[in-house]
Amino acid sequence: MKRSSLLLAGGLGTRLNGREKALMMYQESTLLERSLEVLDDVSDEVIVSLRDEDQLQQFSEYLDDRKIVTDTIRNAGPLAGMLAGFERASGEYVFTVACDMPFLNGELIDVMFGMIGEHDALIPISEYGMKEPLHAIYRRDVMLKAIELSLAEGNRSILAPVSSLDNVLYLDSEAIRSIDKDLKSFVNINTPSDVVNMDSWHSDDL
Ligand SMILES: Nc1nc2c(ncn2[C@@H]2O[C@H](COP(=O)(O)OP(=O)(O)OP(=O)(O)O)[C@@H](O)[C@H]2O)c(=O)[nH]1
Repeated sequence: MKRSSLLLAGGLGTRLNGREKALMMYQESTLLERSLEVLDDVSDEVIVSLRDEDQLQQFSEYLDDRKIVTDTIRNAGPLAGMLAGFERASGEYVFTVACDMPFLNGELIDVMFGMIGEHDALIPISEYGMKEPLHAIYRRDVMLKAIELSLAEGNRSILAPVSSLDNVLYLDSEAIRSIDKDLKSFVNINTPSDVVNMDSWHSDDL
């Protein structure tokens, strides 16, 4: 099975005053570089989703000749990035992840690819029973149709297409802890205080 990964990086970062989250630094690398390093290791194909040509210009020095998609529907959130990315992806399954997760764990993603089987999606559950649809694997063709339908109905929530899938496997947090004991994979950076907290983590903790 060919493994595709899609890194969603087209958000506006409004809670961080428009800061480009993918270009934030952690330990001398951008979050973009950190994520791509992990994804390159566990995937046959990596696609980066950006919102538009202006953002592409801004990111060009980090992207070399990578596969890039830009949104065909503007300002519609992560589902727009998934739409463009899933149209481009050539794998049957696509690991889809936000660019604001600094502590991705390649072993966990590898295990997830190994578990997907014939399911339509594999979605981890983190603390407090929270679903993690932006750190999940989707069957490309089925999810693409579900995204198109949700967007056509004007529903931009990522959980809208997920709820229409028949055959979703959820990965519970206790199973995940055997690989990622503190569930750091799901830490994501949305606000100025998240940035401060990120800087206070040491690599030994990871
Ligand atoms: N391609 C694309 N990606 C998006 C879009 N909106 C959000 N994303 C990505 O989806 C992931 C989750 O985004 P959010 O945290 O919900 O939104 P954000 O724009 O990054 O931040 P806020 O504006 O503060 O909500 C991030 O990796 C974003 O880069 C979009 O319109 N297009």
